Amino acid sequence: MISVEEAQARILKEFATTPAEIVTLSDSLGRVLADDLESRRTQPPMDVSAMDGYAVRASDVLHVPTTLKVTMEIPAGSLPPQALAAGEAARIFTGAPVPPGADSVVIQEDTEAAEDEVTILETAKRGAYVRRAGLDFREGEVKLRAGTRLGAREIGLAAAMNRPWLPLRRRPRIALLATGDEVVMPGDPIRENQIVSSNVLALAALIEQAGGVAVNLGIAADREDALDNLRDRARGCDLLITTGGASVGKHDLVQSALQRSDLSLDFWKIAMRPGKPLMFGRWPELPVLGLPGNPVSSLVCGYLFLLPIMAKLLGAPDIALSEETGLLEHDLKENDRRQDYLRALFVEPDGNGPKLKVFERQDSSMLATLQHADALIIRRPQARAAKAGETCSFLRLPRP
Ligand SMILES: Nc1nc2c(c(=O)[nH]1)N[C@H]1C(S)=C(S)[C@@H](COP(=O)(O)OP(=O)(O)OC[C@H]3O[C@@H](n4cnc5c(N)ncnc54)[C@H](O)[C@@H]3O)O[C@H]1N2
Ligand code: MOO
Repeated sequence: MISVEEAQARILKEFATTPAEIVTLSDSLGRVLADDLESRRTQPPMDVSAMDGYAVRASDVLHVPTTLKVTMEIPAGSLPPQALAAGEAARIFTGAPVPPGADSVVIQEDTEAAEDEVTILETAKRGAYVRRAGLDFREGEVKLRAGTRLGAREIGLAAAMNRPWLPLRRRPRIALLATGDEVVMPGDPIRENQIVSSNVLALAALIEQAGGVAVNLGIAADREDALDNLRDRARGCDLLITTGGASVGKHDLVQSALQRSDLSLDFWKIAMRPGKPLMFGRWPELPVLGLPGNPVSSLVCGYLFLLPIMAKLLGAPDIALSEETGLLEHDLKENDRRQDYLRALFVEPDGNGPKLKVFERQDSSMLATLQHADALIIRRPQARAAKAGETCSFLRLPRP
């Protein structure tokens, strides 16, 4: 059995970033920039007021109270009609351009207005309440880098940079096929001896959250003809994922059917728990990742293998989970030759990182504990027994 790291490396070398496409900003949420994004605008484009008040020369208000002549009014969206001379003030509003000659703004609470005049009650430091041109960013500056995922902040920034269309990575299309006579979709008629398919819906959510498109190919029965038309239905996809039928049972026919129809197998079975019967190959060009049927195995393999594939397809490394260090709350026994991913809870924060408590039952059918878990503790193959208080590596499980 190959190691988790070798399996990851062998899988990833089969993928390259998807091509770029031009997309309107309002459809960009959750997607990934294909190129660095330069601003088309200087922000603010000129010196503007940060407050409602009066634009003045600081040198005119060194001694207060002092009365200045109000020679103009400048609302946001207008341009100053003239320059400000000594002894003058301009009525100004938040976001409006500061007239040439003025260097500071006094907020209106610190003034007393009269007709054509204003009495300034507080001194102003030079530059007070003036946002200088380019305070936020300048035209031509790269403020968002290729590989950035776009959320609310990024979309707001791109809009402020006056970029209504963005070069984005094409969303990876991932085909999903559940297998097994015993599985039915949630809500479908179900017999007592059947189970509800959770794997495909969970994996589809993982794919969509990472910025891909999940293409649901339904459930294949454990029959030799189950793969008829499958290749057509997966056309245009970057990857086909199957769940179930990965083990050695005589009803696990889908993998063997794939193997008989041009699948070139790269590997099958890895030194990992849960997830041992992971399979990877090409069919004949389409990469196929065969995940175990057990719901926890399937989703843990999604975190460990599918997310790095999505990261590579999208050129966005932060889509993959990265290892962190925490402390064990209790002893752990030595490990065998499979790399373990143990569902665990954060019990209390600690100066050196979180403290983790492992769930007693780690059965790979127990999806409720996976949902409840904060993290997966990684136990290396043949790891010696560990004591409470020792450090451990873990993957933080993403919350929506
Ligand atoms: N003799 C051996 N038996 C098993 C081995 C082994 O090495 N030797 N490996 C075990 C391990 S580890 C795993 S993991 C499972 C994987 O089995 P399969 O990938 O063949 O999956 P199935 O047999 O089809 O199903 C296993 C389990 O998962 C449930 N399942 C299947 N599909 C779904 C779905 N879409 N949603 C939710 N749950 C699903 C299925 O009902 C079974 O309970 O094999 C062990 N056996
Ligand atoms: O390795 Mo299996 O994935 O334990 O349940």
